[in-house]
Amino acid sequence: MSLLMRGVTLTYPDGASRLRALDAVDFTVNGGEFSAVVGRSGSGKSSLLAVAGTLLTPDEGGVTVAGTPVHELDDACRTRLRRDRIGIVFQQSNLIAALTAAEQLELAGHLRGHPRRDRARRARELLAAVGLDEAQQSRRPHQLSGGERQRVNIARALVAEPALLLVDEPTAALDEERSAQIVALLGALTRDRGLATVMVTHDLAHLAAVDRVHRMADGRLSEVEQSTVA
Ligand SMILES: Nc1ncnc2c1ncn2[C@@H]1O[C@H](COP(=O)(O)OP(=O)(O)OP(=O)(O)O)[C@@H](O)[C@H]1O
Repeated sequence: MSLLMRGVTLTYPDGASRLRALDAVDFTVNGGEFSAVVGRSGSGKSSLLAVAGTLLTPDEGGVTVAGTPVHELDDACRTRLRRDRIGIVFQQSNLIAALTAAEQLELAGHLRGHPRRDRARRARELLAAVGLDEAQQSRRPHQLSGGERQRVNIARALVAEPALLLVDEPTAALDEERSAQIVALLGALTRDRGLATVMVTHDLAHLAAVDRVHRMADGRLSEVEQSTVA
């Protein structure tokens, strides 16, 4: 079980009271499984990703990532777990303007203490795995299309060989064809690398490509039949 959430409740301050963004959420994602989370704006999807990514600590409930109960870790160990076992693709691409695609990944490897030779080899291997050829690997973000930039983001999230991949709205800025390609890519990476992948999306067009669909409504998560949403 790469992600296990049990009875997770998260609240935010809301005037004199508190807003319940996650309400007793149970969620399991196994290695090799591609799970989508859909739901209206404000329903709690980003909060779910933030708790699964150990960026926020829930008020109640337990989160286990790659077999490690997160609540038992001190801050330093939680940071290490996030760095080494969790890949996060944020909605806002935060690629560095001055670096080529390969250098973005090499930097991510450097920050994790990977040896120099391994960094370059792994950058090439991952960028090829997301469908970028050598010429594209040498381009800077402004020389790449939106879809290509998203591929770099995904490849960079895999530098640490994570067990859990969290992806926030990966198709938000893409046209129909590129959206389908990115979702298909995430599915292939999930299967080939045994990742537990959670994709938050507003886009109901490509749900046939995922293994399971969950719907978030007012902080409550429930699994839904794919055919009823796709
Ligand atoms: N830092 C915060 N402080 C207070 N309330 C917050 C905070 N972050 C989110 N909320 C509230 O918590 C609820 C869930 O928000 P969340 O961002 O998780 O929803 P979402 O489904 O991801 O929405 P969207 O699709 O618009 O990103 C919303 O009512 C939101 O206004």
